[in-house]
Amino acid sequence: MNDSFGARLRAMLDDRGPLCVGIDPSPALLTAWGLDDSPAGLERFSRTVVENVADVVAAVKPQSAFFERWGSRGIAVLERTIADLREAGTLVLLDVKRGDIDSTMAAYAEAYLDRGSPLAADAVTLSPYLGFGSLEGAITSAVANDAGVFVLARTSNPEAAGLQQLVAGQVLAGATAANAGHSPFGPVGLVMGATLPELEDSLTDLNGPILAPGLGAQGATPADVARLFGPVRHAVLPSVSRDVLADPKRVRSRTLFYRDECAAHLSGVAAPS
Ligand SMILES: O=c1ccn([C@@H]2O[C@H](COP(=O)(O)O)[C@@H](O)[C@H]2O)c(=O)[nH]1
Repeated sequence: MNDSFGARLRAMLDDRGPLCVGIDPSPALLTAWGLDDSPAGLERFSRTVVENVADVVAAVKPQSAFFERWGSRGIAVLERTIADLREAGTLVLLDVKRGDIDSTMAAYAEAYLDRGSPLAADAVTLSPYLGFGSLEGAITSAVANDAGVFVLARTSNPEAAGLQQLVAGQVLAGATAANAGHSPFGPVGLVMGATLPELEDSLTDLNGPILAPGLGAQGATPADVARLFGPVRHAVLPSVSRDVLADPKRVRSRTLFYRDECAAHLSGVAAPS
């Protein structure tokens, strides 16, 4: 029997430390790297990130949108990037933010969670906007494939607050119920921005991982992550993209900086700032 996603993520967090690096080949970053905004540019960019970070971080998060811009040629690069990351031995969190009615969710689950799919990831991001229950089939599929899902709860962008504050409690309740009885983590993580001023709900019963984007370009620091998540800091996976991707020559050093700072703050070794 294979290890569950929760067990693999726990092992990676303990072994490598708490950091996820994004692969976000935006037009601006491709230009900054001196690459063409083309599928070939995407491929060069993604390969460079994989080579520099895949052996030192717990997880890597390709942002699907930047690959989808190029249609089937971009998706082909995404498939190769996922394969390269898996081969390199890091966890792949595919940021696709999918959410739909149950029959359509089944197709998304087949695309992103079925072991045999060329786009299969260790975990994907899902949107609960059609109701937490609409994600049940995808969660079942994740468990069957030893994969996981991260459901948007309180995202890092400030304009989300008004809408998400109305429903985050339901998302937390659904995730907590789905994770009951699993160890060390259940299959359902939450996306909670590292930029949030405070947590509106206690996460101590979640029994699942927390993906926390927003480090760097969106203003959050490792100290903010530790302060925000306090009692559940052991379950947090902070994520950073643009700030480590700004200069191809510094991708590895910036990654190691963020990884070590997050580890120090989340373990309580670093002095709070
Ligand atoms: O709440 C969320 C959920 C996802 N994201 C995604 O993460 C990266 C962040 O990039 P940075 O360059 O580190 O700001 C990007 O792909 C977002 O789509 C998020 O920012 N917030």
